[in-house]
Amino acid sequence: MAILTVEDLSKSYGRIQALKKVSFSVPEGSVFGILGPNGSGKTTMLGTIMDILKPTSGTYKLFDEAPTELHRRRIGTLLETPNFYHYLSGVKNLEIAAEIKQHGKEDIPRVLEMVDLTKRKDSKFSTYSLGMKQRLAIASCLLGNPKVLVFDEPTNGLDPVGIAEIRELMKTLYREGKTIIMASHLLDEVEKVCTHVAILRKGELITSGDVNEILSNEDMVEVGAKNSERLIEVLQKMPGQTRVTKEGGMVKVFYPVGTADLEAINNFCFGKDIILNHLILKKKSLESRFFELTNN
Ligand SMILES: Nc1ncnc2c1ncn2[C@@H]1O[C@H](COP(=O)(O)OP(=O)(O)OP(=O)(O)O)[C@@H](O)[C@H]1O
Repeated sequence: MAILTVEDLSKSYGRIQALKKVSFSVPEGSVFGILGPNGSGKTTMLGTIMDILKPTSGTYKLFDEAPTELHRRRIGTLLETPNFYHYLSGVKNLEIAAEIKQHGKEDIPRVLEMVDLTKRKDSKFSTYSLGMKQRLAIASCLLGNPKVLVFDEPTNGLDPVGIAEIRELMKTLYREGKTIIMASHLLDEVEKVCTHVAILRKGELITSGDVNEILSNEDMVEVGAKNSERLIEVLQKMPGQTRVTKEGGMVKVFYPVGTADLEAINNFCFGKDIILNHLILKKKSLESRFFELTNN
């Protein structure tokens, strides 16, 4: 099941086009990073799927269905810093949050434990470090134990220790089987935590998919022919390739970065009586685009 499927989503603020026909899909159980520099449209994307903003055109689905409030109630969101009461304790703030979200208070000890704030639960919010404040905000998202979590820049403004704490928390949530959709402008964060990524730049989707494929330093070529079993057999004999895989009906062949040669692949297959009907180099351009992106 896809948790979120975005199809040709566009959003304009007057003359500013914040999203331009963006499409991608978030698999269940993934940590999905929406990566891009400031102003690339990440917050707009999250705001749209949580129904805070209306798309100009395009559609999206939640849990493979047309989105409703019931679907959104199954998602814990942290889109902006929540308004906690500074003079109240962490636990009291969570009690208020639980009441607003119409969840019972019985879940509070569990979420406090998850974010490692049990010991400090009775301290005033005003005495919390920035990292603790952020963890309390995440605890509030975890109330009711939603299967899906949506975070906008969860480590923004935190010091390295705070960042590492949030990172560990994400990994724990992932191991528990949650799907996490997270906006970030930090490549490092996405590489360390995310299983999947969609890269945005100036509202356009540059690429999306498995993080290892996108960020690895291999060239990956998608190849297709009528008889894919025979195609795999032949490609495995081709000198220079490092591995051949088949995922989602698509045959992929990998080469050390910068060495994939489409013409050579075509010739090699043709020499073995295979006519290719699909031949696309994916990795090289992704790498250079990614370089451009992170340099901006
Ligand atoms: N309410 C608004 N009115 C007009 N323009 C807006 C509004 N919100 C966002 N924008 C513009 O839309 C574009 C995308 O902004 P958005 O906040 O979605 O990007 P972002 O990737 O989340 O950036 P940041 O990391 O800085 O929050 C930017 O050019 C921004 O200036």
